[in-house]
Amino acid sequence: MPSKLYELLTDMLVWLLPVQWLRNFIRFVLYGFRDPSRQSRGRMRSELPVPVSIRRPEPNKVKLALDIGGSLAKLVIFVPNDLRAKLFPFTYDEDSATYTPDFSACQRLGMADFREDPSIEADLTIENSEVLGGSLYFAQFETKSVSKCLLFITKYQLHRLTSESFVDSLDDIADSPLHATDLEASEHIDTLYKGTMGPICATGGGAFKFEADIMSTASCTLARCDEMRSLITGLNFVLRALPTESWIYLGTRYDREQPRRSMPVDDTLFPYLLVGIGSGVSLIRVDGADSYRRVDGTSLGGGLFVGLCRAMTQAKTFDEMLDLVSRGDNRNVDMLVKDIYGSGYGKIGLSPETIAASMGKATGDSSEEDLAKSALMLVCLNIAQIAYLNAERHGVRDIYFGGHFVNNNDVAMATISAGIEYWSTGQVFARFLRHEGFLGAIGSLVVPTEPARPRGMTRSLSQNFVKPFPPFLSGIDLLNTSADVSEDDDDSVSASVLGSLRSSVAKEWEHQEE
Ligand SMILES: Nc1ncnc2c1ncn2[C@@H]1O[C@H](COP(=O)(O)OP(=O)(O)O)[C@@H](O)[C@H]1O
Ligand SMILES: CC(C)(COP(=O)(O)O)[C@@H](O)C(=O)NCCC(=O)O
Repeated sequence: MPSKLYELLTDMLVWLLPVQWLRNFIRFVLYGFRDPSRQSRGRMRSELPVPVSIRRPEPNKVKLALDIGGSLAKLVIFVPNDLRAKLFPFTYDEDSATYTPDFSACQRLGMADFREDPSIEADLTIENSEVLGGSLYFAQFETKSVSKCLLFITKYQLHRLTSESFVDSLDDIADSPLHATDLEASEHIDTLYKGTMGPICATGGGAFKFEADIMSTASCTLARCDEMRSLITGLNFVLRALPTESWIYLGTRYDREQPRRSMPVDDTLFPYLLVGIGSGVSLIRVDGADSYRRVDGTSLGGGLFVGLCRAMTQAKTFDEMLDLVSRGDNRNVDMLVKDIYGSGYGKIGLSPETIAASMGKATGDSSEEDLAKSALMLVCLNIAQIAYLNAERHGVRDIYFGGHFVNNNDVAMATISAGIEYWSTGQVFARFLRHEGFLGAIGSLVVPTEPARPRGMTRSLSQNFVKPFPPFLSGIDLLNTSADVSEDDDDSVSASVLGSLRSSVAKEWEHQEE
């Protein structure tokens, strides 16, 4: 090597090494081993694993969890493995190698097998899992008829199964005489189920709004859990406990039949962004099992799609709306770049087919199918764009999309995937989840419970004003909101200093999650 070049290189090393060390030292002081810049780029198995403990539901107890949101009430039932055989007795026929439910035993227990109920999402069921130490069953109901959900609980005596004395009395029940009618059986069971019913875990707005209804119908108490905390706990739980929970869409076409690729999660799970698409949308940056922050939100979510469809089409149910979507072509109602330019606008990277203005060509004669498809796509593309911008802003590369809006909604998943791929120029994949609509309910089941608070506001303002808007935008009178805060809350709200409200809320939120 020529000596001049050698000298130059050694000079550079002498200057660069201390800089590099200093930078590493500062990073270490700031982040320890969890330097986000290392974790968010190029995940390799060789990187330091971030330990996440899987909190299992308590053994030997049936547990119920409710997540009641703006549109849907989600119910999750956990049955521990050792109780399952007692609860769902069967006889095994060796010749045919089949299990037949033991109906007389069921009748003695005064219950039917809830797993057969049409409200149970059979394809999501997890039976006899060793990792979970039990089985998980999932059911959903519309929030506007939340009474159906409560009826389901009482019809199958699920609330009783949470009773602490239940396990002890199970054998007595199985030995007791067969009753002629369900009523007789039920009355007999009444005498056996002593003790207090275990609390039902509850999250979502409905855990506040319907608290009294739930408690009086199921004669139980509620163990309420914050919605954001439940979501994150649920997602961390399913990602760690169920290896095939997460997957990505391959390809970017908006066809129904899309290939999927399962994405097992490795130890470098964090940081990631969860985009929960329910009635509205929450974006939460997650840095660890109990470390997260809601960084953004938008009211343009699943509720908007349903509302637009109700207003523009005859469809009544969500399935009918998706059926319209599957037959629609948004290009008939969306104004495309080529409709404006006659071709693409290559200079700024817009292809002829790019949507220039959603519904920009819609008229009174547009078909319901085309309008529904356009409505779905505009909601999805807007969410994908906000998600990408937040991922960029927070230096996060993994984005999970949850919420019931994407459940079995192929066009939504394909559109979100395409949007993320488009804005990230192929650098980021949208990740989807098998139990996407039940994250909150699962989370409230496994999170350590906190006592129920009086109805109204929670202790922390941040749970209610996580992203304050100027009053004229949100329609909220900030001056009056302090009146809603329960008395033990020391937060004070000053409408005149919106900026300080914003930062104090952000600080409190971060503090609370520590
Ligand atoms: N059967 C259904 N009925 C109503 N909305 C549904 C249904 N299935 C999916 N959705 C969509 O899911 C959204 C609700 O998602 P979810 O995660 O349950 O939110 P929330 O907690 O606000 O109820 C609805 O706004 C709608 O777009
Ligand atoms: C208020 C909510 C957290 C309630 O959750 P949901 O029932 O929609 O699942 C959600 O609707 C939301 O985050 N809305 C967006 C509010 C915003 O603009 O940030």
